[in-house]
Amino acid sequence: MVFDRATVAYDRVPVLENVHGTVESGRTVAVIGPDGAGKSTLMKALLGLAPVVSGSVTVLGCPPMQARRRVAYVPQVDALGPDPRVTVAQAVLMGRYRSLGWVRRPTRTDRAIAARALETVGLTHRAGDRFEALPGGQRQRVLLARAIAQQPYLLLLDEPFDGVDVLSQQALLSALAAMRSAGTSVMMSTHDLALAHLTCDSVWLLNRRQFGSGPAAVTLTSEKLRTTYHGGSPQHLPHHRPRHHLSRHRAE
Ligand SMILES: Nc1ncnc2c1ncn2[C@@H]1O[C@H](COP(=O)(O)OP(=O)(O)OP(=O)(O)O)[C@@H](O)[C@H]1O
Repeated sequence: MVFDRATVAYDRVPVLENVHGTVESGRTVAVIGPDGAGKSTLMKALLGLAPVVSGSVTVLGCPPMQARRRVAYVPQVDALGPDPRVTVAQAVLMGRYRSLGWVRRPTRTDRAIAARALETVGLTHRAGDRFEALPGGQRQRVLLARAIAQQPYLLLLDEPFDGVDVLSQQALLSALAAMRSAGTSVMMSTHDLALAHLTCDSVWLLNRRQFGSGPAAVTLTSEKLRTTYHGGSPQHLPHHRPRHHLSRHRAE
């Protein structure tokens, strides 16, 4: 995935300016910035849902719209997910729908891929339960399994660890490590600096433009964070509101 001096604008008003950076196969980038910084817009640009008005964004060497089948998005757990009445197994199988198209029925192979994805997040035993009956951390794992079943080259995660219990955090971390080993690139937005240090190869500091990018150890400095947050710090910001707009956009 490559951002080449990309500017993204809604109704010709720039929301992100001059974003530059590359995420190689199997690498993970954390996107850190305050509420309204444009983190979701960055992901929308990668899904082909936000207009890039200058520069370019390419995914797997193509414009994002052409690569959409190979990009999976995991919304925040409290954002719109699968219909809560569906079972966990059905929710994960939805990850196969893009490759199936709307007319084909899932094959045995699709079901096996979905079952493996559920196993990767450690929730095989909950396959028959209703999605809505699961606690938040497990719902987040199901959403990740749905994305894994899509077999993406690029995985986008919106605050994946927000409000998630430690066991689910551990399951998510090991599932993400497995995906990275298989060559999937990962971009996650997060307010969690420790997580970014632990799990990401690089960090992009974002607030309408980029205030830094590179390995966490040299990018997450007090000075750069202060500049990005205009004098605040992530820990002192009011808790960010849940976001629904990306999921809403996809549901349209
Ligand atoms: N569809 C849209 N049309 C016009 N403006 C938008 C649209 N979506 C987002 N914006 C604006 O773009 C800016 C960046 O929003 P974005 O949601 O990308 O930020 P964010 O960093 O994800 O913030 P948050 O964590 O609060 O969701 C905000 O000012 C927002 O109001």
